[in-house]
Amino acid sequence: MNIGVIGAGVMGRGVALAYAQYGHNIVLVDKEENILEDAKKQIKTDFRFQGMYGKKCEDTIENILGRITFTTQLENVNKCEYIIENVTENWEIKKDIYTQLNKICNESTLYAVNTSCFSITQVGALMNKPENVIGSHYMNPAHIKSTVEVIKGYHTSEGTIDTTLNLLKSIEKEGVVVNDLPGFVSNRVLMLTVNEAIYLVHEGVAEAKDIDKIFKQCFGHKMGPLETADLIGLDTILFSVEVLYESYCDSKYRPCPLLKKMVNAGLLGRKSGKGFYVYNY
Ligand SMILES: NC(=O)c1ccc[n+]([C@@H]2O[C@H](COP(=O)([O-])OP(=O)(O)OC[C@H]3O[C@@H](n4cnc5c(N)ncnc54)[C@H](O)[C@@H]3O)[C@@H](O)[C@H]2O)c1
Repeated sequence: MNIGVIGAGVMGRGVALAYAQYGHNIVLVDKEENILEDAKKQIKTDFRFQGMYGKKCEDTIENILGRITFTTQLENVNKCEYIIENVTENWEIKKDIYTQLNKICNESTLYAVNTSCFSITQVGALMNKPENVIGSHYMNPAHIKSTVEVIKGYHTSEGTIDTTLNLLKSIEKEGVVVNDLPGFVSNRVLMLTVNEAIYLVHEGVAEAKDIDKIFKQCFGHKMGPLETADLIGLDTILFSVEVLYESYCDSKYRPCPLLKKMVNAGLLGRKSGKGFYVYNY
């Protein structure tokens, strides 16, 4: 299928690799050439190391990259039948993209919103055909993780759900369909846990490594909440907690001041080289 992948950050480049290595043609869009250059380098690295996570592919990276068109022009997705949007978790940015897509794409184009927390129904309301809009919440790293949370908006059609599940099957992923409320299943629970773990550091209850050790060694989790926060990106965590706070008007989602401070200081986790841990690449 011809798939437009918008946003070439942590998620977009993983989604592009996930589909391109199964033969799909990708138009990968971001706003600057240097971001696309970084994405291309990261896709090469991710492909090289995916075997360590049990992911096998017989194809070459040259062939896979040959199926990805890197572009800064959103109009270049006009021939894509399916769009997966992965831009920053910010309503104004997402809204602007969907408003443009409404004009660029066909009536039959389907839109998969890769968001941590925004309501899929709210995104659907921006579109001429809200029945063509669905949530597909890929897990990080998107080319490795086998399961995707698929969110049915108020107007999402059965056809859009079927196409999405079949497309996921074509790249050996399973979609789990849930109904739409901000944060869905995964992030209503995960973001609260991560934010509360940051409060533990903020209040001096324990250090990051000990909090993570408790989750890993006592509960058998593969990663602790603060390692997870660094993997996701602390900016994305903050945006997500803010979306939940505004959506539910519930103080339990108030973002920890330490999270805000770290984001303001540029400590974004793995993507900036430092968060709760230091990463030397
Ligand atoms: N990081 C995670 O673990 C994770 C997991 C699941 C879903 N998500 C969601 O996926 C989306 C992307 O998150 P991310 O972690 O990849 O963020 P990111 O900051 O790594 O990447 C976002 C990308 O969007 C691009 N962008 C911004 N405005 C744009 C525009 N107008 N046109 C084209 N590109 C534009 C940015 O340049 C950036 O490269 C967010 O909605 C996030 O909530 C993130």
